[in-house]
Amino acid sequence: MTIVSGACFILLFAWAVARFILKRKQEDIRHAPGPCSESASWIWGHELEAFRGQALEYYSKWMFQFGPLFKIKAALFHSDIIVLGDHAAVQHIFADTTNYVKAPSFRPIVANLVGKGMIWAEGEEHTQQRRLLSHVFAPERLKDMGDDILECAEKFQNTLTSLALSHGGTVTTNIVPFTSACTLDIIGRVGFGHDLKFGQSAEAQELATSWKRTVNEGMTFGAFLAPAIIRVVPFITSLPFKAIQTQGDISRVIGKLARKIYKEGADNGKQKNILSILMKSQSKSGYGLTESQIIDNIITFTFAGHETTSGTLAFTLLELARRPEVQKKLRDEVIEHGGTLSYDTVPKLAYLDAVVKESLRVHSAIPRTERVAMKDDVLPLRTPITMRDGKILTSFRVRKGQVIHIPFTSMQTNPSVWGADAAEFKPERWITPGGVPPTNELPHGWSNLVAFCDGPRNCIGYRLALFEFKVILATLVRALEFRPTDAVVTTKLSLTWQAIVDGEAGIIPLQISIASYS
Ligand code: HEM
Repeated sequence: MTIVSGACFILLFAWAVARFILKRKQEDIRHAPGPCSESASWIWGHELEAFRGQALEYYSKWMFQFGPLFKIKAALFHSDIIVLGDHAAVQHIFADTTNYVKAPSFRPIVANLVGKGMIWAEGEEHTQQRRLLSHVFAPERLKDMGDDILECAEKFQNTLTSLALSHGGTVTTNIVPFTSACTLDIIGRVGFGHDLKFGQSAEAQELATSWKRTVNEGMTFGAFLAPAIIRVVPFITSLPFKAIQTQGDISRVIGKLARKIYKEGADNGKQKNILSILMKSQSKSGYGLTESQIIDNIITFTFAGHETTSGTLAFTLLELARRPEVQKKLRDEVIEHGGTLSYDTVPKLAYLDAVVKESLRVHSAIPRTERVAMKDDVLPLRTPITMRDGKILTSFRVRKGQVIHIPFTSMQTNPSVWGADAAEFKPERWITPGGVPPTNELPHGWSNLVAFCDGPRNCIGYRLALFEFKVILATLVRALEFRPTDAVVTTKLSLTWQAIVDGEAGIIPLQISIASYS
């Protein structure tokens, strides 16, 4: 080595060290508040504790304790995670889909679970798919879906009525398979023109079995471990973990159905639904999607479009069962309304609207999301945070690669914002003056909630979700009465927010009888 090259090497080394120190100094996360390191497991950080608790139990507790921005120790020595509930910062992140993306290392898991459709896509590919499908969910199109939705809701109600009658007027049953069958029927009909026969078709049954296996698998240690390993060593997505394999299983089952639907669509492209729009795009050169992209979007919409609404609906029925006065008030409103439930008439039911908003506040099916910063950035903060070194920050610097968890439900049930009864199901708060905190204290999103996320990647199906949710709920409470059982129902996060009874996911037992007035 010559003297010149040796000097260059030393300079380069010194520059790299100086840059590292400077960057470390710029990391606000170093002094961010959060649960203390001593309480974290040396290998699993705070993540395993949070995973083992009820859905978002720990995030909610920590958010109340440390404020709307805190850090937790990550598993397997990964750098600390920021947990974020500050409205301004969350809005900033969701608005910038270029610089805040879903974790790149998890894309293989998403692809394995629901294929490479809209949930998986990023950048231009996402924009193209989103542009193509956004008008399927426009209000004019939803009006046309009204008859199908009403028919599915009535089939649901008739099934429960027959079941109750065949048991002498009252039956105790797990409501989850029924809510799931109904919302699957709806997405099958309005999305793809395909009849899944209220959970009775072989495809619907195979899908239900696979989903049950998947969500139960999602609560095991393997399901915690696999993503933690993938985050640290992204290239090992082919590891033979059961959790990963089972997630592939649901994609295989829906994939089989998707190919059948695709073939039917190819035979008959007359209907105007998700499928026909995807198929029609194929003929537009340079704009359309490939056959595999279409099939993956059928999988994506089948998955995203039914277990979400189903889960929130099932929890709502449990809340109504536990609160007979709320259930009666809702029933009275629906009966008084009398007329057909359509896209134009459901908004007139104010109490129904309050019940649905409260359900999405407390029981959103997707209670949290994750983003990764693609470049160094500064997050604006609505609420200044006090750092461990005593400094007060009104903005927060994040480094490229920073993992950020955004727990929607913790934000929506934070007692510091919503008051002491924040976690309680109280639809009245939405119709009582001053019952909901002022808009400037709440997030930017549908009804000042983040249940449907926000920004260019918010839930594309939220109008359909709200419409079907209201129609099904109104149809059921009009004819049936729901009461709780002795079962202890807890919650877990496993793909979606799950109800757990005796360690098993997807169980909400309810006592159902014919409503006494009818
Ligand atoms: C109560 C019901 C629903 C809830 C709570 C819900 C919630 C959400 C949330 C929070 C996201 C953002 C996820 C993230 O970025 O991490 C999302 C995205 C999405 N949702 Fe929904 N959803 C519901 C119903 C539906 C329905 C009925 C459909 C379709 C028929 C649907 C289709 C989608 C799709 C395709 C995306 C991805 C959008 C994109 O990345 O651009 N969802 N949903």
